[in-house]
Amino acid sequence: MLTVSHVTKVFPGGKGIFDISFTVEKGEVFGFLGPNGAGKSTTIRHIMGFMKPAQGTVRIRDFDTWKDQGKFQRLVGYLPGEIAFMEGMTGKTFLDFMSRLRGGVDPKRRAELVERLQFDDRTPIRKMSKGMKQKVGIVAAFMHEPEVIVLDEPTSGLDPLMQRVFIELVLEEKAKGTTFLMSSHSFPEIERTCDRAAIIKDGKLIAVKNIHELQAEQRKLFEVSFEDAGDRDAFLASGLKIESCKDNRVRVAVQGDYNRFVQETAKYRIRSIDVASQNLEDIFMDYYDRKGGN
Ligand SMILES: Nc1ncnc2c1ncn2[C@@H]1O[C@H](COP(=O)(O)OP(=O)(O)OP(=O)(O)O)[C@@H](O)[C@H]1O
Repeated sequence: MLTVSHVTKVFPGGKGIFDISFTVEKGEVFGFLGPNGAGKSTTIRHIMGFMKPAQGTVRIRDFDTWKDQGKFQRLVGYLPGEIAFMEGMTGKTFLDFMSRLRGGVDPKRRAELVERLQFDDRTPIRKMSKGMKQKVGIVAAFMHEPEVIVLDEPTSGLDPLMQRVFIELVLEEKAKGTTFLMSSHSFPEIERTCDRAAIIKDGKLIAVKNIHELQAEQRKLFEVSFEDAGDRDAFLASGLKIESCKDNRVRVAVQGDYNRFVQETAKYRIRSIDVASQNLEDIFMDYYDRKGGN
């Protein structure tokens, strides 16, 4: 459905994206993960046909997105990283404008999206918070029921409740066969929606991973607080991978084999357990290490 082949763009100064290739199948949700400045937005702008690649091509269905600009707009929904709204528009006038550009939108569908994202579309855009503008942009990307939806940092500025609504929307569209590409800094967001994710850093694609494999590789750090020191000592001697111990609190790292951790922990009187997942940065670093550093 979406094929990115060897796309390269070098900006003056040497930054850019280098030989980026991946494909997204119909009905797949594909995540694009990377730290600030990694090249996510640049890749997405190429996908949308807004930038001419120095080398390589992007295809959405049979369209070359650079050469066939303007021919696939109805097929695609797009949420840019920073939305440029025109002066003096309200949410409603912007959505009217976008509806015309998309060649017509089912008004019921649009109203339902506005209702679910809970914003007043009569508000002038210049008075909207970042989160509200983001909601308008999400409605614009989804309302014409496109086959492919490309989202650049879709949940930035959204509160946790709205992040959940957004994830539900993605999963519903996915069930209908819509194809997604979305960039994010947030591993949990990608984890809940995506089938596969690409990791990009310094303009290069480091890995394309099945999300379940990535989850299995993720190391979790549990902090277990014991009621008494005897239990703590027995736990310390259990052979689990102990990271640290302070008073009756023990930090233990678990990767993959949760059963053993649960069985061992169940033997003692536990006051509390907290979990800290390995963060995205650590997951990147793991890839760097395996790729021989960078
Ligand atoms: N038009 C441009 N001219 C020169 N350099 C640019 C241009 N656009 C992007 N860059 C540089 O290319 C690199 C990639 O930028 P890009 O915006 O694609 O990153 P990103 O992964 O989307 O980051 P963020 O998460 O911060 O949005 C950055 O170092 C950026 O400064």
